[in-house]
Amino acid sequence: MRKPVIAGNWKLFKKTAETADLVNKLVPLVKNNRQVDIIIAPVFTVLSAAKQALSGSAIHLAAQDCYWQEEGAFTGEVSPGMLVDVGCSHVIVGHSERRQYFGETDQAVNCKIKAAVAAGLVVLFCIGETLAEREAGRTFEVLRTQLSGGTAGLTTTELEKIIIAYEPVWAIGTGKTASNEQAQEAHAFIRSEIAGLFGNGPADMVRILYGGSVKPENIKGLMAQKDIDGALVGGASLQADSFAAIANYDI
Ligand SMILES: O=C(CO)COP(=O)(O)O
Repeated sequence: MRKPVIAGNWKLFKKTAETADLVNKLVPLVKNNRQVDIIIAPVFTVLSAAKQALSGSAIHLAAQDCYWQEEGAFTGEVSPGMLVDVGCSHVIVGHSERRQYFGETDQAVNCKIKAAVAAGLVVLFCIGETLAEREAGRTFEVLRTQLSGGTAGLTTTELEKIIIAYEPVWAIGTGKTASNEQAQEAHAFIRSEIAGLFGNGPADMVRILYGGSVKPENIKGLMAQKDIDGALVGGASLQADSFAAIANYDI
């Protein structure tokens, strides 16, 4: 069985005091939730504060990005080993905002995934089509390219350290969720592509999260879909009540 994952991507929000406040509110709200892997991904500068506030909680800590070199003359970058050092167990790689605004390519995503896994991190590997790509009937082609590019050269053992997040760009921050059927269709396609690349066993095991305007009101319908194993939540993860309600969808 695939254990569900509910992850909160805080994006460019929350300074130190706000981080401690949000974590302190969230921890008691999800303390009885053992059936879901819960992850939060704050900005780099507050990871340490978040780790401290999470002490004793089962919530996992993720960063929102990493570089692929471990150290060197790479001004402004943060390495996977540094994320482990600060207490992260997970890292988001390939988010559409990084692809869109920072020119991140499938090749860069691939390098980051390999480096992160080598450092012992679990990767939340994001893929998804834009509205123009969906309207042009190119959704599956885009997902196929992102999947094969991002996972190129990975072994099946390395794939076990990857969680895929399907985030249709047109559903991110727009209030427009993909319908349960649209999401399930994409997730089933992603699973079949993974089967083609790595075999049926790894495809059955890999967890695929949906992201894009996930709210307490729509989480149940999404989680009822056969190939949806969790959610990557943006806006609704910035408040303890709404994120806890999503994480506790089955309690
Ligand atoms: O990009 C997302 C999570 O990574 C989704 O963001 P929203 O939940 O705000 O649409």
